[in-house]
Amino acid sequence: MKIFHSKQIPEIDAYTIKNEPVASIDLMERASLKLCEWLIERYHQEQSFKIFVGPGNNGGDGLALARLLSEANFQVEVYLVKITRHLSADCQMNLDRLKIQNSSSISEISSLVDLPIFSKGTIVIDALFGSGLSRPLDDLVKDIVKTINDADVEVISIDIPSGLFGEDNSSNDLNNCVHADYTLSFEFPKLSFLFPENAECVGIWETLPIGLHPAVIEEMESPYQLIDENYIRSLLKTRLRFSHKGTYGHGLLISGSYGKMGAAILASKACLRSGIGLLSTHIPRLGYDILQTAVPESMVSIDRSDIIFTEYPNLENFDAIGIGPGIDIKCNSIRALEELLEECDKPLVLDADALNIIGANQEMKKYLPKGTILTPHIKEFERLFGECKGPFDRNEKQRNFSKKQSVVMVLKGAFTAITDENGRCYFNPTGNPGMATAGSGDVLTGIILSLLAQGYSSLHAALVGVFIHGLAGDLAADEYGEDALIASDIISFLPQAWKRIKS
Ligand SMILES: NC(=O)C1=CN([C@@H]2O[C@H](COP(=O)(O)OP(=O)(O)OC[C@H]3O[C@@H](n4cnc5c(N)ncnc54)[C@H](O)[C@@H]3O)[C@@H](O)[C@H]2O)[C@@H](O)CC1
Ligand SMILES: [K+]
Repeated sequence: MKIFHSKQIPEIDAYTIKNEPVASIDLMERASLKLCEWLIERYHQEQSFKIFVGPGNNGGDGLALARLLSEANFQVEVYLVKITRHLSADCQMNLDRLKIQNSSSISEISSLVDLPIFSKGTIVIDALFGSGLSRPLDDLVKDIVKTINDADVEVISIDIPSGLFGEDNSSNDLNNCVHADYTLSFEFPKLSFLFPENAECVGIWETLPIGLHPAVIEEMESPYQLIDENYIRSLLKTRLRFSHKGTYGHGLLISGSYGKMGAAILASKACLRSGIGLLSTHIPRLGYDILQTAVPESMVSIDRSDIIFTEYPNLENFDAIGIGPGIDIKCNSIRALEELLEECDKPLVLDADALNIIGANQEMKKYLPKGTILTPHIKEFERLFGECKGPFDRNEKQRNFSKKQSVVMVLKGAFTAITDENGRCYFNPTGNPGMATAGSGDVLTGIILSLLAQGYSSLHAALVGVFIHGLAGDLAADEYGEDALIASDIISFLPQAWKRIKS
């Protein structure tokens, strides 16, 4: 699903209005019907709603919703926030329609004393501002928002929490934005919903289809998209009847050090559980017995050092290389990584300490071979690129670096962001907070290495790897819950995840 900039939304609306064709007021009615259906499905009729309405079309949605909920016999109170005398045409029309219906109370709020008492159990619908917000909220609205946020009520935002911008919120104070429990967005999520920093405002978000014209959605360009299961399925290779282990590649995983052999085990197992033909795991000498016992399917390549990574085997024998989980950041490892980056012409995935080494030795960035996959979490990302002004700035830096260096970057977290050499950004929907646990990233590196060795392009290996990793984590969380989830559980559920996505 493409994610559009707030500035593109009016163009998509206008195209739909002209070419479907549908009157703008009827498009608003359609959107409000979807909202109403969503609410009716979840709430009993004794539920009362307080709807806060602003001057634009977001307010218009709120007013149309008030009428529809009243028709469905819900108790509705509308609070029209008077910041301007002028309402948008569709907002005004819905205000008139609501007055004619005459079944819900309509109050005007021109100062805080006009605000109602919020009794427990009330549901607040936030229809103050939507995607047309062009500057941070003025004082009166800010105070109203603060009162709503402080009240012990459930808050549902229409389209976007009021005060939040769809993209960049770096100059916005999130305390002045509505903190919604649910955000119901029309057709597409906003980019800002996918950034962890905004989660306290957005709450749980859902998209409601409102029938925007498919031709304009298809044609309009956007660098952002949210991937889904069908898209991932379309990228998968099939295993051939007459294939042998050589068909699926030989991977080299450089991983582990004294006290961190678990990383090598997790990454190796995940790699083998994701379809690779052959795997060699390069480890320091002390890890030999550990790895041979824990992962008998992997061959072992032994470093001259007992405890760290200082050298690597002949790269010609391998189809893809993964490096980083648990290698530590000692001086000899830095040198060995430097050499490897300069020499390597094989598909490569870099994680964890390999990224930390580059973060501490910035000149190494320029040696990254084209097509390399880097998989930082936010902290590792900041070690690579310095502090960011906020998540939008971070995403811009990620896209720009991918483009400039022709690399694929995987910024891990909720809605992991994957950027490619064209500056496109793909957000992944699978995964859960249970996966924020030691070793989870090592598992991802193993999966991605496996896909690279099987001949997937860097972008596809990253997309499929991230999706399947999250899916296995979701299946594991269904079985064990999020709190008890450990990285080995993600590996245990890889078979189910692969079966599901290949079916
Ligand atoms: N395709 C869609 O997504 C549809 C969107 N609709 C609704 O339309 C909304 C967008 O409507 P609008 O463009 O009218 O935008 P808003 O309802 O967000 O209102 C913007 C209005 O407020 C003014 N304004 C902006 N920032 C302000 C601030 N900080 N303080 C005071 N005034 C401010 C603007 O000049 C504009 O007049 C969406 O969020 C959605 O709720 C629906 O009605 C139907 C279809
Ligand atoms: K809103």
